[in-house]
Amino acid sequence: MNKLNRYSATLTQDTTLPGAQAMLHGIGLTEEDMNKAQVGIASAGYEGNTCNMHLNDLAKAIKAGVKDNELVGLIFNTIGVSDGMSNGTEGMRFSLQSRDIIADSIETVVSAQWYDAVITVMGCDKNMPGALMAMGRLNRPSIMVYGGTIDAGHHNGKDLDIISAFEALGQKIAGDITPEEFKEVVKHACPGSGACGGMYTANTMSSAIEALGMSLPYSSSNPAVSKVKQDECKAVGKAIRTLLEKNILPKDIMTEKAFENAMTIIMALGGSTNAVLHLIAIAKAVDVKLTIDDFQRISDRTPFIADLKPSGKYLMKDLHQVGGIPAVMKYLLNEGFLHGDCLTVTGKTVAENLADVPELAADQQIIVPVTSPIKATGHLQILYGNLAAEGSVAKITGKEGLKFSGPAKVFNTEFDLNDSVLSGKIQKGDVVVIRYQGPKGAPGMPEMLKPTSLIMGAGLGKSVALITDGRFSGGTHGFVVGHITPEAQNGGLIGLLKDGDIITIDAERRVLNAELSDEEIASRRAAWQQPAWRATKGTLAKYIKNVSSASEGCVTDEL
Ligand SMILES: CC[C@H](C)C(=O)C(=O)O
Ligand SMILES: [Mg+2]
Repeated sequence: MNKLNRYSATLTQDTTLPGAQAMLHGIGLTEEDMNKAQVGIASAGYEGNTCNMHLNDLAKAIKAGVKDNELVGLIFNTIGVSDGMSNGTEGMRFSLQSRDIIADSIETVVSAQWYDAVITVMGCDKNMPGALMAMGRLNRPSIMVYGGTIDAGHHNGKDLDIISAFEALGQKIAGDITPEEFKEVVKHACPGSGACGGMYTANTMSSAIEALGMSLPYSSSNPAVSKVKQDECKAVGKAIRTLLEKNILPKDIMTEKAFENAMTIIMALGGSTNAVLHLIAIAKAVDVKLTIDDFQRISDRTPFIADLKPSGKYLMKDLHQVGGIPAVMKYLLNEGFLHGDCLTVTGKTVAENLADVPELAADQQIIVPVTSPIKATGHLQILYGNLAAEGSVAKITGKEGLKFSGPAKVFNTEFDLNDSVLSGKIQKGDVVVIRYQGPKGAPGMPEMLKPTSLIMGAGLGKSVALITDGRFSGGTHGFVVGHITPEAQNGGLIGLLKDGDIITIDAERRVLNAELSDEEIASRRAAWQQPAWRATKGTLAKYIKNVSSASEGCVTDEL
C-alpha cells in the first residue's frame, strides 16, 4: 500500500466496506488507484460571477496535475455568492454567512469521503477565508489556488474596474458624467473572468493567504486569464504530493508568525477591512489566538506603500506586470518586515521561496519605498470609545485626514441613506451613521459599498464620514469606520444615536466617541427596546443564533 495513504485507506482497504469499494470502482478507480492517496479538489466554480465562472476549468487542470503525481484527484463543489452583484441589495446579507457555509461544506465532504489532502480553487471574497477555515479544522495537507484577478475594463482610454461602475452612479447624480457615459462605464467595467481588480477583498485575501504560506508563490497575483495561472494549476499536484510525503499540515504553516506576515502584507498594500474578520476566523480554526489589537500592533509598525485602488491608481494586474506579490514580499523581507523562517506549502520557508524571485521592476511606480511611504503606519486602525466599547475597524489612508467631527445623520438601513445621498440631503461635515447592520442585526453584516461609493462619486469623500456596525467592501475608501461593536442589535450605543449628535473620529488617538453625557446615554438606554429579529427561520435565523461579534471574527462554530 502506498505509504502516503492515510484517511482514504479507511474506505479502500477495509474489506468490511464493500459498498465503498464498489462505489470507488464505479467512479472509475482501478485496483492500482485504490492504493493511491486521494486529494479532494474543492471548487467554488459557478457561472454567476466573474470571480468564479472559470474555476471549474482550473479545477480540471489541477486534477490533471494531481494525476501526473500518482495521486487520485476528486473534484467537488462548494457554493459562492457575488459581492459585486449583491452589494447595495438585501442579498448582501447572505454574503458573510456564505463564508461559514463554504467552510462547513468543505469540512463535511473531506471528512465524509476520507480524503487525504485538500486543494481548494477559490475566487470571490468569502470563498478564500471559508476554504482556509476548513483547511484549518481538517488539518490535512492543503493548498489554496486563487482563481486570479480580472483584467481591466477599458472605455475612452481609461482603465475601468467594478468600483468605476459603483462610483459612476454618484458621478452621474452629481452631473459629472452623462447618463450615456454612465451606461458605457457599466458595460465595460468587467471584461471577463477574474476577481475584482483593485486591492479589494478578494485580492487582499489572496495576498494575505500567500503571505500566510497557504498558496504557491504568485498565486495571488497571477491573473485569472493567463498562462501562468494555468501553469500554477498544473504545478499544484507536485506540491500537494510533497506535503503528503513530508506530512506538512496547515497547523505547521499557519503559525502566529505566519499570521503576522499576513497582517503585514495587508497593511503594506492597503487591503480590505474584511481581512480583520477573516484572519481572526482562520486563526481560530488552527487554534491561534489573534485579536483586533494584533492588527493595531502590526499597523503601528508597517508603512502603507502601495498605490493601488481603491485609494490609489493601479490594479493587481499592474502589480503582476512589475513582479507580483512575491516581489513585494521579497522587498518587505529584505527591509525586515516579514518572518522569513515560516514554512509554506512548497515545503520550503518564505525566505527560501523568495530567494530566486526577481525583485520589483526598477522603473515600477506602484510600490513606493518604505522610507517615503504613502502613510508611515498602516491604513487600518482599531478604534475604541463609547461608540465602540469592544472595538471597531477604521480604514484611513490619511488622504482624507486623520480626524473628523460632525453632526450625526442616522439611518437604520443603507437604502434610506442611499436615497438621502441621491436627493442631496447629505451635507459636507455630516457623520453618516448606518446601524442595525451587524452580524445579528442586519443579519449578516452586509458591506456598505453602495453608500460609500455614492458619497465618493458625489465628491463628498473628503467632507463626509461614515460609521456603521456593518462591514465595508474592499472597494470602499474615504473616512470610514466599520465593525463597530457592540452592534446596535445587542444594545450598542450606535443604536441610541439621534440626528445632530456630535460624533468624533480620531484616528491618531484611536477614538470613536459620541459627545453625549452619561446621563443622556442612560436615559436613552432606559427607553431602548431590542428590535425584533429580522429573520426568524432559514439560514439567516441560524446565523443570528450562532454568529459571534465582529471583533471575534463573526465565527459560527464556537460552543
Ligand atoms: C469591489 C467590491 C468587491 C466586489 C467587494 O465586495 C470587496 O472588495 O469586498
Ligand atoms: Mg466584499
